[in-house]
Amino acid sequence: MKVIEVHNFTKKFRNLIAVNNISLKIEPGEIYGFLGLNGAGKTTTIRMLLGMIKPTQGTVLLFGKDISKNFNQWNNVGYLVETTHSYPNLTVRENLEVYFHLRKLTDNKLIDNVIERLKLSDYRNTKAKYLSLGNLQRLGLAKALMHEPKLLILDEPMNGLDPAGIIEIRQILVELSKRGTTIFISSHILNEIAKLATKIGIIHKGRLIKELESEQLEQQVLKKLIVETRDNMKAVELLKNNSIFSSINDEG
Ligand SMILES: Nc1ncnc2c1ncn2[C@@H]1O[C@H](COP(=O)(O)OP(=O)(O)OP(=O)(O)O)[C@@H](O)[C@H]1O
Repeated sequence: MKVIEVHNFTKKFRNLIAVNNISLKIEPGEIYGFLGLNGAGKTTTIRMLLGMIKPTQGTVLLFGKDISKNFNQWNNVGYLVETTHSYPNLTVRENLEVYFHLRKLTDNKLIDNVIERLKLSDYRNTKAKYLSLGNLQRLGLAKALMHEPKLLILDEPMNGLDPAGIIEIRQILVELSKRGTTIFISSHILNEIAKLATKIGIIHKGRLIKELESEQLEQQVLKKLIVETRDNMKAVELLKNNSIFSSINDEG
């Protein structure tokens, strides 16, 4: 059984086709990197996967079940979509308590565990409105992870994190994946995804233009270095003589 299965997924906003006939199959335990430029259609796809907006065409199956038909497995799903929403006047812990009750969770340890895991202990009693962007993002991730869901859907979760934070979150996600969690993660930064994903889907102007296993990625990426020199013509000549392909781009 696939964890996520989507056939001919399309979303139109008036004249704009934001998502164009995408099909996806995500296996259990996979970390699927959904890569695309700003405006490619990542968030729209994720919103449809979570039932937040209706596709113009296509159905979503999570754990083999159609989410539009009495779907009762949302407690197996954790998500973070775009900017984190939190109650600004509540502390980090209180925000997580609200979520704990909304999810009808019972094991009180889950809150403290996730606070520790996401290194939010120092901010436990800080109101959300005073958190830095990075820590706000951690709070969003804490909500997504707290109930240890089988499927995590994360829209650009590294946004706002510093390099050390990115590494920490990556480690947490890899660890979760090793324990069997399936992760669907979007990003517009190839490097971020390449270090994490087991499979990558590239979305461009609403279309899924390529899917790659992570091992294939290294061979597929065209490595380029853009340099500016005092004499570009001479540099091209010199590189050519040393069997390195080079050309002068549009900006000279
Ligand atoms: N509610 C909406 N109404 C009209 N157009 C929308 C709506 N939501 C998204 N779009 C458009 O759909 C396209 C895809 O947007 P989407 O937010 O899915 O892209 P994205 O890949 O997530 O980009 P980003 O990384 O910037 O968030 C964009 O052109 C966007 O302007």
